[in-house]
Amino acid sequence: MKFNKSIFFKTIIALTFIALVLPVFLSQEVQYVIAFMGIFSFGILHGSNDLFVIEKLNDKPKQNQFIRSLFIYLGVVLAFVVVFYVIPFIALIAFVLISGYHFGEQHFHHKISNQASALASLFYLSYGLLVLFLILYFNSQEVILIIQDMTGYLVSESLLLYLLLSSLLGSLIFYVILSKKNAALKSSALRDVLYLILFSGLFYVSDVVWSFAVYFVLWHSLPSLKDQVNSLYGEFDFKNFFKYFKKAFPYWLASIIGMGVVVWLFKDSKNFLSLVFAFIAAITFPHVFVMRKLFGRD
Ligand SMILES: CC1=C(/C=C/C(C)=C/C=C/C(C)=C/C=C/C=C(C)/C=C/C=C(C)/C=C/C2=C(C)CCCC2(C)C)C(C)(C)CCC1
Repeated sequence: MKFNKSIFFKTIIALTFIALVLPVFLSQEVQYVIAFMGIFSFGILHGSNDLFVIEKLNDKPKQNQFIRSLFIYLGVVLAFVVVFYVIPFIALIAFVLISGYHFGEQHFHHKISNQASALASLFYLSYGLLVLFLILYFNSQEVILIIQDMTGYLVSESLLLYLLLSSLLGSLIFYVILSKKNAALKSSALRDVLYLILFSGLFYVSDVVWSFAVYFVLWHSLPSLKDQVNSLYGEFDFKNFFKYFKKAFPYWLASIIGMGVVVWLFKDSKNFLSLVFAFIAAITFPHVFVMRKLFGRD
């Protein structure tokens, strides 16, 4: 079965509305189970085929290219783990910045013609940070505790608010400049404002885990999976998704086992949520570079 682009996004919007009202009916435990199932399945899966994406992007693959990419990928993950261990606050800032860029790029890459321009990068960064700081600010009490557990630093609610307002301002400025040359961006203005209102409502009524999971799975991972399947196999349908899943499965499983080991090793000294975010942070870095290469090519 083929997925038409508009049905795909209509389904995501409908699921977001359902996610907005579900917290009223579900206990926090049930919400956690659904949220982590989403993060550990589609969320982790959307990065699990990175090595094949790199392979596909290389015009002239060198000998042993796959093994080289595997070692570089693992090296970046391990380097981030070391940085996180030694200077956790700096590592967290880097993680938030790179995540902001990555979320913004996923949301807008198909509406901007010059992917390599600095303005496009600044716009992706400020829009992604805007969404992230909406999550962080509307759930500030939980977020402050998680950041303290991860880094030892106590950030204030007013800092989260300043960062939210700065990213809003940045998004507006870069949006106005870029929309002059990108008609698709200009014509989606109203839709994008409505999405932001929908996200704000969702993040306001939900806790941090539900807010993050709904955005990360529905608005980031599923569209990214669709883009990757399109780029690897030419079309996004069940058959090609299954091919993607089969190739990605060993890496997905390795990450789930890796996360299990991290949680088990540090279970007595760290909170579960901090460990999950720290693990996601480590695998985020190489993934963001692979996706940047993919979108640059599209
Ligand atoms: C291939 C490969 C592999 C795999 C990989 C993977 C699986 C990947 C994935 C990837 C991914 C899966 C990515 C993701 C991304 C994500 C993101 C980007 C996120 C972000 C987030 C944030 C930023 C957060 C924030 C916060 C909150 C929300 C609350 C609290 C506080 C904080 C701040 C933490 C391995 C390693 C096995 C091996 C080698 C090869």
